[in-house]
Amino acid sequence: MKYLNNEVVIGADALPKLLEALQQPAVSQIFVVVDANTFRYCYPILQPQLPAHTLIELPAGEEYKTITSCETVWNQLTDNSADRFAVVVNLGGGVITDLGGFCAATYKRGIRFIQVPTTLLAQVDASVGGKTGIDFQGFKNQIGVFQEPAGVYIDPQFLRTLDGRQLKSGYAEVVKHWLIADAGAFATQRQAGVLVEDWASIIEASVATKQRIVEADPLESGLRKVLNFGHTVGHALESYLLAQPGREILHGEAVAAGMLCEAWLSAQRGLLSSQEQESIELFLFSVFEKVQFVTLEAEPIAELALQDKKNSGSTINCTLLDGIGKALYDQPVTVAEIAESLRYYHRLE
Ligand SMILES: NC(=O)c1ccc[n+]([C@@H]2O[C@H](COP(=O)([O-])OP(=O)(O)OC[C@H]3O[C@@H](n4cnc5c(N)ncnc54)[C@H](O)[C@@H]3O)[C@@H](O)[C@H]2O)c1
Ligand SMILES: O=C(O)C(=O)C[C@@H](O)[C@H](O)[C@H](O)COP(=O)(O)O
Ligand SMILES: [Zn+2]
Repeated sequence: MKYLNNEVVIGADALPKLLEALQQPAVSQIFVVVDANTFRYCYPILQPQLPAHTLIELPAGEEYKTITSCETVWNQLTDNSADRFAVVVNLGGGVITDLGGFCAATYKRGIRFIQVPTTLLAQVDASVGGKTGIDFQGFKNQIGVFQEPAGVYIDPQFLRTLDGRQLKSGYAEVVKHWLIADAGAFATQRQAGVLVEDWASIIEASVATKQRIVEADPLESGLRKVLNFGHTVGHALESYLLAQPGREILHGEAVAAGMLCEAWLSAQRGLLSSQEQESIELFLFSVFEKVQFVTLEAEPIAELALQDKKNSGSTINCTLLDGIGKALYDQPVTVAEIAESLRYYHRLE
């Protein structure tokens, strides 16, 4: 029996389809996970139509993507006697979809969860593909499991309350999808900067790219690593700055900087022409501010890449671009090369 629908719905149909899925008799209880902002801005859109449910509210932000927040969720599930037919609905950005998905995937060895992403980043990337998890010891997504959601319901109307900085952060993952798999879209869109009129078609194209890659390699044994372009350096930078009070950075901002570093590494190996590298730089700098660090920090930031999940032993396996629109995974890079790429980034005007 199909327990829930295992569907990805994008657009005006998303919320009606979500409600249809939740009305199935096989659903024993519904838990809705929100953060403080999605409680304020997104829950009022959903709440009037939702069947009876228990609300679980967490504080907002990456610093709460922790085991302590998981305990809050697991405590609520346990205290409300959630059984294996309960469903967790994650209403939020990537922090909530990653964390809520992980809590559901591990509670009683796994109950179903549904993603209702409310940031651009979560709509184009985090809600799709089944990577769930939390940060640990300052390392990004260090603890987690692969588990596909029972459904993903993407309604771009949630983006109306998202601020410009968060929109740009999500846009970095859109650009990543173009750089690894869609040279045509990059060529067409790079003149326009951040588009605000038609998010639905941008989301559809991004989700289609990600789904195609995930279907070919759901557990990241090979091809899926292309989705990690920009993240070897990006996650190192994000982990480094998150550990420093007052030097907050968003995931997409770190990925944008990481893509510039990894484009430089690609060019150093003759995989990317200098014209292609320059077009990536011009485009990303038309959207993103430069991430601030001093050159002395390049080495300690680079060392954090030794914890990257794509590594084998002490070899850092990076995803590089083989021209715009094509990526090569498992390209060994050293800490010294990553540090050099960060120093290059630091010198860019
Ligand atoms: N699982 C994956 O494949 C995957 C992919 C990409 C990123 N991620 C993870 O996603 C996380 C980043 O996600 P994010 O950028 O969505 O961050 P986030 O979840 O922290 O959301 C960003 C901010 O926007 C607020 N917010 C959310 N929806 C809103 C809305 N509609 N209106 C107003 N405010 C709203 C949130 O409360 C938060 O303050 C990172 O932890 C990253 O590692 C996971
Ligand atoms: O879905 C994937 O695979 C990705 O790599 C998408 C990334 O944008 C995302 O940030 C992901 O959470 C990174 O995963 P990690 O395995 O490097 O922690
Ligand atoms: Zn990412």
